[in-house]
Amino acid sequence: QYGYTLPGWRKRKLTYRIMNYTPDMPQAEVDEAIQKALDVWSEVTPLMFTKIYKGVADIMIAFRTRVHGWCPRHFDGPLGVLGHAFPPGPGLGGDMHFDEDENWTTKNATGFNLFLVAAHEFGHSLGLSHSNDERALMFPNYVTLDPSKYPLSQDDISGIQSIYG
Ligand SMILES: O=C1CC=C(NS(=O)(=O)c2ccc(-c3ccccc3)cc2)CC1=O
Ligand SMILES: [Ca+2]
Ligand SMILES: [Zn+2]
Repeated sequence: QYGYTLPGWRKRKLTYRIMNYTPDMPQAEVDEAIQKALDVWSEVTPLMFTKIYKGVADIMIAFRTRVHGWCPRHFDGPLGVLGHAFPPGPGLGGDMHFDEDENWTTKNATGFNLFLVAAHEFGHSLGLSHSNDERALMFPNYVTLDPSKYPLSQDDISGIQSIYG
């Protein structure tokens, strides 16, 4: 159950662009983790995502550290905040940044699972706030869910469908 949901995107087709890659993982694994995180949400919404390789996408994805560009939110070095994403809107709206000072992985070794964090951040990029249901993907604290399990809880699904119907 959500305190409130921000207005969502007013269009069905969204574009995304990966601006740079973390050196922690092969690029193909980063692409796959981002794609899988998108699939989780597109499966339960009428939204469609198209990857573009130049120009300005609705959702610009980047790995950054500390103070970065004109982003008003700064990262805090290793641990702590792992990423942030902005709610739907122009410019920074929808954009997603990952803290490059973390160790990114999908092999669930040490480090943080990029797929899980991306899926959480995409929830924000689509307009979801945090959920207080500890099983929810939108729960505020990182939990190493088993990424092979379907990470969306009923709470997430009702939240996103309250925005995109
Ligand atoms: O807006 C914010 C501010 C702080 C955040 N903290 S985080 O980056 O450490 C984080 C917390 C939880 C998750 C998460 C929660 C449930 C399942 C998977 C990941 C991901 C990142 C995440 C976030 O989106
Ligand atoms: Ca950090
Ligand atoms: Zn940022």
